[in-house]
Amino acid sequence: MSALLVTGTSTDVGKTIATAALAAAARASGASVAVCKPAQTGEAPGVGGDLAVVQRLVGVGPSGIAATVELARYPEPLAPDTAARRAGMAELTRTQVVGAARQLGRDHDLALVEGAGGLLVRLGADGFTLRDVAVDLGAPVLLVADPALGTLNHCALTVEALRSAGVRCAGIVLGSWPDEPDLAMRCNLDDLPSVTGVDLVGRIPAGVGSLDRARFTAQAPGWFDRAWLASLV
Ligand SMILES: Nc1ncnc2c1ncn2[C@@H]1O[C@H](COP(=O)(O)OP(=O)(O)OP(=O)(O)O)[C@@H](O)[C@H]1O
Ligand SMILES: C[C@H](N)[C@H](N)CCCCCC(=O)O
Ligand SMILES: [Mg+2]
Repeated sequence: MSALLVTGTSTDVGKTIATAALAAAARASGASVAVCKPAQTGEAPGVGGDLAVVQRLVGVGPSGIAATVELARYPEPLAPDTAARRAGMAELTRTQVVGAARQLGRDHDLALVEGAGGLLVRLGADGFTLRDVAVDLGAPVLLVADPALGTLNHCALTVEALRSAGVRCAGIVLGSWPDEPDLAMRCNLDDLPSVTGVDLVGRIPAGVGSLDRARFTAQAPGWFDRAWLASLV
């Protein structure tokens, strides 16, 4: 009965694939899982988007995700507040997002809430962010990071932004881990926990977004630290 917010060091780092993997891993342990994408941008109405990816990889229903909720969708691939303004559409409100996440957290063992882009991207009215949602819910935030050179700073900045608001970072997940990691990536396995003070709790292998559902759901639990996963649900 809890919410876990999912942010990234930026857009395109693998938040959605990591969210799908975590949903599959939680399902494998018998938990009921819901996934919420408050603000989808850059997709036409009713077509594609992050929840469609999660549904494709994990499935919806008795053996899959119990519920998926998208609160707003804007046409242009921009930050949600900008995309809403340019489209002349209603902006999301902090109350809407917090209310939806809280209800999903009540109704399911685990409610995963994926932001848009990085932590401080403005999701809607008055420039509220996923960090504000975490504060209101008292929920932790999982950070999905690029494994490559440059990520130490991005992760440290994000973790510092969370700490300054009294929000716990639940862990760092590497969004796309190559078969042959380079020197910086290999060093980051130790440097990321040391620099941020946050545990590395998962590594999503590169390419798994193309797996079929059976393989994705079978392999997903192995991409996370077992003890951390058990602590979630
Ligand atoms: N582990 C992976 N292996 C291969 N491709 C991946 C992996 N993770 C992500 N990708 C690909 O990288 C792209 C971005 O991934 P994803 O959509 O998960 O990013 P995101 O952080 O959720 O972006 P957004 O901010 O738009 O929500 C997608 O095309 C996705 O298929
Ligand atoms: C369009 C993209 N896929 C995301 N949905 C939105 C990313 C907003 C990033 C804003 C920024 O940090 O510059
Ligand atoms: Mg995404």
